[in-house]
Amino acid sequence: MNHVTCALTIAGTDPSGGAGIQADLKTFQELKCYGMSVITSAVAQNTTGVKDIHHLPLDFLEKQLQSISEDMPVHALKTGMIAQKDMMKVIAEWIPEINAYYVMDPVMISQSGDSLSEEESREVLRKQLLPLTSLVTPNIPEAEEITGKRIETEEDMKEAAEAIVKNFGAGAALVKGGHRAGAAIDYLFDGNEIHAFESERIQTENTHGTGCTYSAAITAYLAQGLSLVEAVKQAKYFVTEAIRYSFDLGHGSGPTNHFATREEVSNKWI
Ligand SMILES: Nc1ncnc2c1ncn2[C@@H]1O[C@H](COP(=O)(O)OP(=O)(O)OP(=O)(O)O)[C@@H](O)[C@H]1O
Ligand SMILES: Cc1ncc(COP(=O)(O)O)c(N)n1
Repeated sequence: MNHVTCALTIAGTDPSGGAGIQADLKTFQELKCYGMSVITSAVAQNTTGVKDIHHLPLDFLEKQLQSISEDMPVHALKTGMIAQKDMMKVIAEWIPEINAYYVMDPVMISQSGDSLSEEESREVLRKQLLPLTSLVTPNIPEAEEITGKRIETEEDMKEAAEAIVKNFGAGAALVKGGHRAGAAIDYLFDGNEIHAFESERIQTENTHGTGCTYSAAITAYLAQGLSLVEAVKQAKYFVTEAIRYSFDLGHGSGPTNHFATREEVSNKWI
């Protein structure tokens, strides 16, 4: 019997294909996982911003989740945009049903500055979802929102990663430095120690969906059995190349290139 590695994303949509479910499925496919998706909200958005959001009804969210658990194996899953607290509660009740790694990208505000989660959902995220995670991947504003503390220095990033694990029960925390100046450094606290993952900062506006792509790549690598540190290391390489060879598409912040680590493709595009 051939073994297929299965990864699931629970997130919102991006019709322009750069972020959300679409970015996650492209990443899973590129990293040779069988990709599955459960949609929380349909988002009318593109590279310039969010136009409208349609939240799917709760009972329909439950039916999608049930469709997966009654029929399909899941080796690892990620969540992205979960806008409402009741959606979080449904997902938090479902996750323990399946025995899989869980990577949470705590999406709050899009790069274009539009809100993708309701204020009142934050408490449920902290109390019910975080303790279920194998890993949570906040950017700096999201880590500030979770911990309630300002992050200015690299020391602050490390402290936030540690606090998210020790005070909020996450399995591990990766605080991403995409929003800072200088080298793009992310800090992982795995419950024991801090690990740094660094790349040069690439001069581009085309970073729509970088967080989605990064967390989906970590999920795919965990599903394939890599250790947490190795999964983050490989995913950091994947997202860095996806930014380096990003597409100049649309009138705003263009999408990352999910083919970029294929040698023949990156050579062709640049
Ligand atoms: N210009 C850049 N050059 C190199 N790496 C970058 C750049 N911008 C972001 N990164 C890296 O991309 C990954 C995603 O980080 P970021 O902090 O941008 O996440 P995010 O804000 O959640 O993403 P999103 O844009 O999807 O909201 C991190 O590894 C970060 O260091
Ligand atoms: C459905 C969905 N999920 C996540 C993001 C965050 O991505 P970005 O911050 O790059 O806009 C997004 N724009 N849309």
